[in-house]
Amino acid sequence: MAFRNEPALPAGRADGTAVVLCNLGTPDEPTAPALRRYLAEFLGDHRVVEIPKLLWWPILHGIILRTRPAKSAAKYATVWMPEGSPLKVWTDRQAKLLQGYLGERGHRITVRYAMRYGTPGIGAVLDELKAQGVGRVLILPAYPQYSGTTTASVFDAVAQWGLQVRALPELRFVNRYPDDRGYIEALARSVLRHWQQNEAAEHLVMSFHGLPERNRTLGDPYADECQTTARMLAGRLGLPPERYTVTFQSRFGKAAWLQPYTEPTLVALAQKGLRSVDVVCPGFTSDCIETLEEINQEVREAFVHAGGERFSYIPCLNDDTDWIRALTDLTERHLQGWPTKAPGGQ
Ligand SMILES: C=CC1=C(C)c2cc3[nH]c(cc4nc(cc5[nH]c(cc1n2)c(C)c5CCC(=O)O)C(CCC(=O)O)=C4C)c(C)c3C=C
Ligand SMILES: [Fe+2]
Ligand SMILES: [Fe+2]
Repeated sequence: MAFRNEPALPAGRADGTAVVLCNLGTPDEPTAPALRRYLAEFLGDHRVVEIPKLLWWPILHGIILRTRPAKSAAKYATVWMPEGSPLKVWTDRQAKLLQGYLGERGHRITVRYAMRYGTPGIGAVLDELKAQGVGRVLILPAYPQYSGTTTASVFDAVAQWGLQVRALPELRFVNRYPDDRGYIEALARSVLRHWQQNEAAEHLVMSFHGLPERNRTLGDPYADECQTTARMLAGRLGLPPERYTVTFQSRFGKAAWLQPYTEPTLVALAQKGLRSVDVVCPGFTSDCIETLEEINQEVREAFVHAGGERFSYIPCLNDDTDWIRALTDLTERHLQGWPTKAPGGQ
């Protein structure tokens, strides 16, 4: 691969620092063509689907990308916000707020958000930052729990970009923060607030995005990290084990994924006589199709159909003040040693 031509910056010019908040990605519009583009990139990533390309390509291009886009587009349309896809709208707001909070603490830092699949892509954002004279970049994945399918894929995209760049910036990567004190505290306060505004349900379900069981057996630490977050959140809320359940949602394909699965668990709880449930999705830091449509529409309906009476969905952290403060603290810890403050500043 050839290196691209880059304008040379005078010595000392590439002195800026940036944080890139990276999230999964989302379609640009709730339409079948936009979903086809997005799903082709997402499901074509070998980190996400590990089936050998020779076997997977005919299934992906011959079956999935012919049938799924229209169905998914209809689901996205039900949660689309006036400004766009919820995942992008919230991630954009988080990046802007994080820049503001860091500024209040005296840091001169540019914060951008980027999407692993779709727009704005990680490479495009890094190009833009480099052109602005940024010489140090902290990559901050929006996933508290590490998985090869998500976190590592963000790092792949950064490495892929770097393959074409002659003068690389200094780079740092945040790997995981499932047990971060500020993150757990922000989650706990969001649940407590919900319980103040609506009576607490009999049971709390903590639903995380799923992963093929095979990935776990091959060493992906994601499942353990979800259990860590759940245990800490339950501890902070003072919930005994019988008052909460950890589940995994969004299974894709026929293979076994992490269990117990969210929807069958909620159906079984309702059939056993549970009448009210609160559902929180601690692994998703922004509301998105998986929480707003799958949990708050599909799973809600299944629970009620099975005899449940009150299903209460607790929104993701989104632009919550405690959460942005936690992100600011986390960022500050990872920036240590970089000259982000004006000389003589705070
Ligand atoms: C095919 C395998 C998939 C793996 C493995 C996977 C892991 C994984 N995903 C997230 C977070 C999100 N996933 C989202 C959507 C989504 N995920 C898959 C498949 C896998 N995910 C699909 C096919 C989709 C799209 C749904 C559809 O339209 O059909 C989202 C939401 C994106 C949005 O636009 O709102 C998030 C967030 C994690 C954390 C994870 C592994 C730990
Ligand atoms: Fe996913
Ligand atoms: Fe889903």
